[in-house]
Amino acid sequence: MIALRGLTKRYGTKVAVDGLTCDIEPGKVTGFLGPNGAGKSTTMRMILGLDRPTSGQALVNGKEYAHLRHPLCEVGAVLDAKASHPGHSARTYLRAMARSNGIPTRRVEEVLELVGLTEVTGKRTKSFSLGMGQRLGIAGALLGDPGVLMFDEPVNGLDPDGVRWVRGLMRSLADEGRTVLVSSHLMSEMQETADQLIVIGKGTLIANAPIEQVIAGSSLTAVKLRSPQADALARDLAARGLGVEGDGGDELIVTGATIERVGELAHAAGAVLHELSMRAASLEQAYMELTATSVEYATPTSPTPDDSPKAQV
Ligand SMILES: Nc1ncnc2c1ncn2[C@@H]1O[C@H](COP(=O)(O)OP(=O)(O)OP(=O)(O)O)[C@@H](O)[C@H]1O
Repeated sequence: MIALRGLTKRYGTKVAVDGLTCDIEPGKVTGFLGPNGAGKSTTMRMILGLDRPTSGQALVNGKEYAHLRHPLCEVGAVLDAKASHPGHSARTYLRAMARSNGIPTRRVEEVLELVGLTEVTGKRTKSFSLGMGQRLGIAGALLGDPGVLMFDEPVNGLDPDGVRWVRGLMRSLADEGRTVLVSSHLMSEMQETADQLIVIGKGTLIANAPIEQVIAGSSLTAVKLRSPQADALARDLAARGLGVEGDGGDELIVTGATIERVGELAHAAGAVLHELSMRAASLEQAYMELTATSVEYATPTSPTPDDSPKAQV
């Protein structure tokens, strides 16, 4: 479990992280999203004690990183895939890491097998491909068998096989009850992998919700229904603040509520339904709306706040 409490980081006049408060819970893959410069890496660095908060706290299992007795056994992270010492082999690199953290060296062989590097354990890491480097970084993160794991852009530069492997690994780590925090700019990948999303922009929290809820909050996500009482139902749903568009016949397109909620409201209104179906936005569309006002360097094609109303999450 990771708990951020009013976490703030200033660099001079620049506020990189601005009062972040949220919990990152075990048993889930939590996607950590935000435009370039939003403060994701700074947040992860503070969780790992690599940067000091200006104010607030980043807690791992209730403690600041500096107060963890055996940090590697509580939290593992891959922030930079190329961080391993180029002069070492995979085995000597991990053995040194294990020794300095009081972890039995037999665990090195276990994690090398887990990440599929057994064949190349003796090779110098400077000859490693990007994918092998990512796997070695992940092996290091898993060395202490920690309950909390953080990955910054873990599939960056990986081939499709590597991407699938990382995706499966994240899922199994979460299914084992671990806390898994993953930052990525790849929305299609996040849509495949994440259960929960934390979206930040300019250092502040924009959304913290299950992925389905983030998508349901997009103005492009709609519920289609057909009902013989479409007119009366349209008035009822509109009176509850939902967006409703009719075709003049029996069809309505409803925005601003989940399909379950629309079904419940139709039932409460006593309307007969002949169809109730979902038109889901993509995560990318939902994300673009959420962060439209938080992008530091917007391209001309980015949606503006005027043409894309902020999604309700
Ligand atoms: N050491 C530093 N000194 C000054 N400013 C910094 C420093 N580290 C980060 N920043 C600034 O803080 C802000 C947040 O940066 P950070 O790297 O955390 O964002 P990010 O969300 O990880 O971005 P990206 O997606 O591009 O990796 C940026 O404006 C960045 O320029």
